[in-house]
Amino acid sequence: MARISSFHLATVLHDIHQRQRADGPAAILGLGTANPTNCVLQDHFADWYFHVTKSDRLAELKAKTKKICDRSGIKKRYFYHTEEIIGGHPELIDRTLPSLKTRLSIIADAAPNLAAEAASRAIVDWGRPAADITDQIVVTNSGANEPGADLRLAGLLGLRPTVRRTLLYLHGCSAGLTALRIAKDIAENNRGARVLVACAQAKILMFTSPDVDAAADLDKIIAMTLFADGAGAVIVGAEPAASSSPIPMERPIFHMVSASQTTLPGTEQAVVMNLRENGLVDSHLSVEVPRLVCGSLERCLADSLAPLGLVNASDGDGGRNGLFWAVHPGGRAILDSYEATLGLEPGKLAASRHVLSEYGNMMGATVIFVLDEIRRRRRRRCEDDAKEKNCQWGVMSGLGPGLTIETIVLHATDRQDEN
Ligand SMILES: CC(C)(COP(=O)(O)OP(=O)(O)OC[C@H]1O[C@@H](n2cnc3c(N)ncnc32)[C@H](O)[C@@H]1OP(=O)(O)O)[C@@H](O)C(=O)NCCC(=O)NCCSC(=O)CC(=O)O
Repeated sequence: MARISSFHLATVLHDIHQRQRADGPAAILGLGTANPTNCVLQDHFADWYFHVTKSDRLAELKAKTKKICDRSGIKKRYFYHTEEIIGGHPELIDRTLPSLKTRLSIIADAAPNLAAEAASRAIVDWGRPAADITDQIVVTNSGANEPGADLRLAGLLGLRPTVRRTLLYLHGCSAGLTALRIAKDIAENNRGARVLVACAQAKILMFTSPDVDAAADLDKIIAMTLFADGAGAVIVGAEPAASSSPIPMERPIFHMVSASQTTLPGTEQAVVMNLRENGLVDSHLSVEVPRLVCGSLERCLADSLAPLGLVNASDGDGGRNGLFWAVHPGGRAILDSYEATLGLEPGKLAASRHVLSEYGNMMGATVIFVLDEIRRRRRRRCEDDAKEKNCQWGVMSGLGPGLTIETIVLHATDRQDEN
């Protein structure tokens, strides 16, 4: 190969770089969700939980669990684990016994199977064959195996052996947004890339029996009353194929405008998940989380939105009610904090509250359910939704260990309004 001058080298490298990059922003091109079949109504949860963990003698704690369920904003949740699975493995409810091996072997199937169901729906929604996927990001708090859920999922979907795989374990609830942020970068920096993001949550890893000393350990009960199982998947790509293209036409649902992450100083111990011999039960969820969110949310959003010039900061509400909101419903009190801190009108978090109510907190997968619900609401011909449909620009926001706030600014396309 001929030697080139340093002046030309810079031009050549720049040209190669430009040719590799896509022209235009990444977009969500398909969406799908899935849940396991075991559905437990929140009104019955305390009875079910204390029964399957053989803890009915803890009457006071059971009453408190009922009270927390009543205040949770949740109607029902789905679990991969059933009374039969728990009954067949006494180590899952005996805190003195090691149970990590049992838990990992149960979720080795659960996480990829749930992810595959959601991903298959996202691929149908996208309209192109699975073999056109170039990159795959799998996110799960349910696993610690290698080869892991990513390889199993690639096999279940029949992806090409050249697919570039990324696997994120134990990222907590912000993981759905983390994966979407990475997918956006991959799609925008690799022309033609089509990225499958699949988030699957099976909480058997953190399922635990109530502790006799649970008064000092109430956050474990809170985790039992909030978290649930489910999977969400999206296809992300830039430069969607047009109708004139030889490949099937692609129709963006949301453009991904910008993505950012903020870590809140001094909050490292607020949400903690450590894998131990008896699962993810060495965890902590601070009662302070809703308040800590309040303290930092405004600054964090201003940092994300101001450079884009999309909202008029001089509006009384900072332009925030002119946006649509896809907030990870970490808990009812978290959504209340967002609403109060940002001065959001009632109904702005309706999609998040609906998902919390129908499914609970499925960690990283939840925010994909929220996006799907926003799309459903934008499609409905209902007067209540008319004002919301006028909001073209929106914010996805999710909270995770760190404490970390992930933010993605979105633009909703017309595809939402089709029937
Ligand atoms: C759990 C709730 C539904 C309870 O509703 P209310 O707060 O309105 O009800 P309440 O005030 O009567 O509280 C009921 C009892 O629970 C206690 N309580 C509440 N939160 C607690 C916590 N984190 N740890 C220990 N105790 C807690 C209260 O002190 C009270 O105890 P007493 O009766 O003794 O006074 C709500 O607080 C909530 O949604 N909290 C947010 C949960 C959260 O942090 N989610 C983030 C998940 S993490 C996430 O999404 C990110 C990630 O994991 O990565």
